[in-house]
Amino acid sequence: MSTLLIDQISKRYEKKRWALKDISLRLDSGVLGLVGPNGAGKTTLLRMLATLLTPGNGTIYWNGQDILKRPELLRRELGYLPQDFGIYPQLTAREFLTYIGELKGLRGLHLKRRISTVLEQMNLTSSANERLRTYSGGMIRRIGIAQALLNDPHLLILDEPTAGLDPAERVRFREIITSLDGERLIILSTHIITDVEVMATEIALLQQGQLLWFGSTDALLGDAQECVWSLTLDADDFERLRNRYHISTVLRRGREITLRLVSSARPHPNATSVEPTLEEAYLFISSQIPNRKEAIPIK
Ligand SMILES: Nc1ncnc2c1ncn2[C@@H]1O[C@H](COP(=O)(O)OP(=O)(O)OP(=O)(O)O)[C@@H](O)[C@H]1O
Repeated sequence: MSTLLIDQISKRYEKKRWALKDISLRLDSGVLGLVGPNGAGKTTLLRMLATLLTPGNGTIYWNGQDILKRPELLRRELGYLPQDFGIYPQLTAREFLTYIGELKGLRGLHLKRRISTVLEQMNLTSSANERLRTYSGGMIRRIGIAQALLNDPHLLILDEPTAGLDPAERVRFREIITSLDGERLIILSTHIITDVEVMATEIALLQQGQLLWFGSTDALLGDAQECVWSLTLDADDFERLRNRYHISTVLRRGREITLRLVSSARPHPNATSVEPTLEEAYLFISSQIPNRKEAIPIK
């Protein structure tokens, strides 16, 4: 089993703002869903774990080894799909994977076998000899994951892997991730809570560069118990409530409105407590700290 230990890392790109502040996490095998609003620091953290960016403070250990001092120890075992993954449109999928595989130090028959395996895993075998310029957005995403899997990595980092996928591609992608071996650590960032619900064993919430919450998806649901409410009211009452609470769903029938909202206290005498969805639990936890627009200013 592999272990990734993130020890109090911080980063600022500009003098006056933290992009990440004192992040500590211990991760073993499984799938971690990294979620948070735009600018929360997800890509910054993932690029550090992929040894492409150095933290200002703190250390990252992979199986007990400091990867800031010896990045090559992790790189050998790393697969990375960056957010801005680029391809060479004139190459076929097989040529592209051969090129990336050789960059990763794979050779000969072993490389050929790995290419066949990842093409099969990504359901791309039948299009392996077509040029990448003919691929759909979903197929490009799958080629991105295929190249990340080539070296059979123990740490797989996927930055917004489902962005731009249509619903059918997204379902297929979730199946692929859940079918990957349980012995590796997979970290994926996403804005889509359902992705986390289906794929992740643990979830980390980043907000304004800080780790707001970390634990299992069940624990997140547990923390939002008695904090999600269902309520039916008329349009005037709705107008009074809507700016005071985080509303998760609204169903209108004429002037009658049924809604669900998150709140630590009963928001209305007629409100009844309901089981939270993971999205509502996320909304609830995120609403627990003041919503500043920018990363945390340095005092
Ligand atoms: N190269 C850079 N130079 C300056 N500031 C940066 C740079 N990259 C990121 N930032 C800032 O650091 C903070 C964190 O950005 P980051 O891209 O890590 O967030 P994110 O959670 O991945 O966002 P998104 O969901 O939009 O991809 C933001 O305030 C962002 O503006």
